[in-house]
Amino acid sequence: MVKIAVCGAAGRMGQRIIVAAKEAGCTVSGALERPGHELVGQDAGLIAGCGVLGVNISDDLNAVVAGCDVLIDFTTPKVSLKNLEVCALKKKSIVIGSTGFTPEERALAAELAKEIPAVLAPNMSVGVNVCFKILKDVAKTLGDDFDVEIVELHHNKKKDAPSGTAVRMGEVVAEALGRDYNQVANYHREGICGERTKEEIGMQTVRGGDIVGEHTVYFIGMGERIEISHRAMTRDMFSRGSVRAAQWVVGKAPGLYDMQDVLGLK
Ligand SMILES: NC(=O)C1=CN([C@@H]2O[C@H](COP(=O)(O)OP(=O)(O)OC[C@H]3O[C@@H](n4cnc5c(N)ncnc54)[C@H](O)[C@@H]3O)[C@@H](O)[C@H]2O)C=CC1
Ligand SMILES: O=C(O)C1=N[C@H](C(=O)O)C[C@H](O)C1
Repeated sequence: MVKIAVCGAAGRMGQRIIVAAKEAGCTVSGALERPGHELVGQDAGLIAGCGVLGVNISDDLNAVVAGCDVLIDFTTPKVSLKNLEVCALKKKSIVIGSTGFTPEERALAAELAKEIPAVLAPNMSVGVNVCFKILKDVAKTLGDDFDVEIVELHHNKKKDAPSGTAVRMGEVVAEALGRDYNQVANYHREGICGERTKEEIGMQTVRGGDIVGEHTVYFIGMGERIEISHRAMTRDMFSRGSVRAAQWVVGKAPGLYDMQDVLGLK
């Protein structure tokens, strides 16, 4: 039975991952929080609302990683990179769900993952990963005649923008159209900013209340429009997806994988 440790254990995702791991019959071997967090020392299962687990939330990264087969990490890019480094040293697998990585941080993650199998994915839900696949086909089929705009909505506690999922959607579409995402992404329009270019991919961010996560990619033509939308109603498909990724990644060859690999969608 795979031994899973969870980093960010007291967070919105961390708590749901502990529940999902228990429901999937995995052993939760460890739960990590940042040093100084008020819940360090508390039972991780009680905090997650799934009963006593017998695993206390710890702030000892080295000890928790040593005791697991795979670390599931939903924190921030900087914390995730540190965790990846420690997992690489100890030859443990890792699943990273954190978003907001810069291109340089992603390159560093790929470098560190030469030592161990690692899954890094901005969205662990089956639905969003199927959308990635569909988007590629739609963009290729429509070609350059349709303007592409992406809108994402999330809760008011989200720290990064645009969402990792929205960025990946933009990357998928840009690649399918033979464009460089970093050149064509337009995150900001204000004032007399001029007409829209044909190549640009507009990106709009909405934050409010308790929205779990919603993404729409618009392909806008003359007299017609295609909208591909995904709406998350709970965090449970993200947490179940991360546990599925953890079970999949243990024993794989070293390298950086994503959720499309886990789901066999490539
Ligand atoms: N890939 C996916 O499917 C999904 C990704 N996310 C991403 O996951 C990340 C976390 O999201 P939430 O759970 O909503 O945030 P959150 O803020 O509720 O949880 C993050 C937790 O990490 C903890 N943390 C911070 N530094 C730490 C350290 N050094 N060691 C251990 N723990 C530390 C925080 O104390 C906090 O409890 C975000 O980047 C978010 O965008 C969220 C949902 C789905
Ligand atoms: O922070 C969140 O909540 C979410 N973040 C991910 C992202 O940035 O794409 C995935 C999901 O939409 C929820």
